[in-house]
Amino acid sequence: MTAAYRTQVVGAALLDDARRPTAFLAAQRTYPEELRGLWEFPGGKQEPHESCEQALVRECAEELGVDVELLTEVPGPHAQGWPLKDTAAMRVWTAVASCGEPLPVVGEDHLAVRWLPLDDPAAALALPWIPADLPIVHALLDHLAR
Ligand SMILES: Nc1nc2c([nH]c(=O)n2[C@H]2C[C@H](O)[C@@H](COP(=O)(O)OP(=O)(O)OP(=O)(O)O)O2)c(=O)[nH]1
Repeated sequence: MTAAYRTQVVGAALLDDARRPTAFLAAQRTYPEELRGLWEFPGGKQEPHESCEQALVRECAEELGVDVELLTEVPGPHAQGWPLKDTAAMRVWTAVASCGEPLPVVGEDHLAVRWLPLDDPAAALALPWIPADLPIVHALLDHLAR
């Protein structure tokens, strides 16, 4: 089957706790220039040899230095997830650090990471997100409120 979106991106909504989450992690991009300073879900592009889930675990280890366990997908409107642009879509999973408290490190991909409290959706939504991510943040907050 041919994919509708040529580039499959995967993103993680890293939670502070699996059973009683109080916050999720957002990351501020360093590159490319047009996205610098905007906030996103840590993640990246799926490589040909891996599943989306494998790609996301790899990206979290590379970008944040955190081994993650994926929890549930935040389903988007398309089988490939959430459209980002004509050629790319992103699947998003909630996740937690595999061993205890996640202490993400800020690597080359990010200027900063920030825990966003789930009980203050307005503050989370007020960050300058990559515009395509805003519906995903809304859906995540709904997903976790259930
Ligand atoms: N990781 C991530 N990428 C996003 C989000 N929203 C969004 O539009 N994107 C876009 C930005 C990029 O064009 C693309 C993902 O590329 P990336 O640069 O994060 O992927 P990568 O780490 O595999 O990149 P690279 O090796 O090619 O530099 O998806 C998001 O929330 N997280």
